[in-house]
Amino acid sequence: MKIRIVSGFLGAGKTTCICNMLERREGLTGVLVNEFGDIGIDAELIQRGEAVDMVELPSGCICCTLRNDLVQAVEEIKARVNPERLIIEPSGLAVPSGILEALEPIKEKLGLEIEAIIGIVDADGFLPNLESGLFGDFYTDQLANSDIILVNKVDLVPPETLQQVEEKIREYNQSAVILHTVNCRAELPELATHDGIDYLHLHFDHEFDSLALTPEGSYRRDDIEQILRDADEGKFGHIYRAKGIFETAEGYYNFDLVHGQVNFKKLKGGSGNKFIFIGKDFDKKTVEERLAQAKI
Ligand SMILES: Nc1nc2c(ncn2[C@@H]2O[C@H](COP(=O)(O)OP(=O)(O)OP(=O)(O)O)[C@@H](O)[C@H]2O)c(=O)[nH]1
Repeated sequence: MKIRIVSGFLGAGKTTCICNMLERREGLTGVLVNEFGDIGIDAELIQRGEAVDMVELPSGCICCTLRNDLVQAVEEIKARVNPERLIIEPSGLAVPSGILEALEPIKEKLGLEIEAIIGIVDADGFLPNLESGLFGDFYTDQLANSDIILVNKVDLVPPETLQQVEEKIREYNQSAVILHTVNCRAELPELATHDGIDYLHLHFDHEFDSLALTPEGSYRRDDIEQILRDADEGKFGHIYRAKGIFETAEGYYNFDLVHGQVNFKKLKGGSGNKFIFIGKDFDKKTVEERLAQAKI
């Protein structure tokens, strides 16, 4: 069973990347998602219309506290489905080295082949996030351990920024194949497989705060958009990422807030509202109140 790890900071494009890979139908594929917050937004978006075997791990971090859950989930997928390939999407706050270390003891027994570690960088948010110093070591680990780095969202930045991003990446990883992408669309190169490498593993402060809600009801899309704009402007404190699925009078929408970009996508259907806000020291009560006011 080949293992492909798709890593990247919050909102870089991991879910988008996996949806693209599944569209290509490269044989029977399993997907293992570990999301920040326990409400399964990524799983719902990935699963939409695709016949994949999907396992969600609970909130927490598979590179640290959930290592046993990760091993159990991989063993279960192997025994139950034995797909050709298993794609693992760690949360945007996990590091690939922890996952590799966790899989090491079962690698031989289960015949796991680490096919590639793909790191996704948000070309727009990368330099400001790095300069903020708030997330430094996540990036270091994710970049240093990637075989392929997708510099994604190149549509949002000028060529000079792209060059600066690439130079910065090279400070952490001299050998990875770097590809520039929009919506993570790329022809991935074949790579030599990993074998007994010593992985760099740094330890981080995972103390990010999150608010996950699954309220009932139907919402005004414009009001949700205003809440996201206010979140981006810091009106509720530090919110780095928000995403969700919500119902309106016109049906279900998926929304994303990443680094000043607010996106809405109309969905074919849905099974209830899901909101998640991720940040540090933010005013959850006010966010919750604003959401309640946005109901029809
Ligand atoms: N403009 C632009 N937007 C993109 C691109 N790739 C992805 N996005 C958008 O960025 C947002 C976040 O993408 P996701 O794929 O959900 O990111 P993620 O890494 O899975 O996010 P987390 O699970 O929160 O860590 C979505 O609204 C995407 O549509 C791109 O190349 N250009």
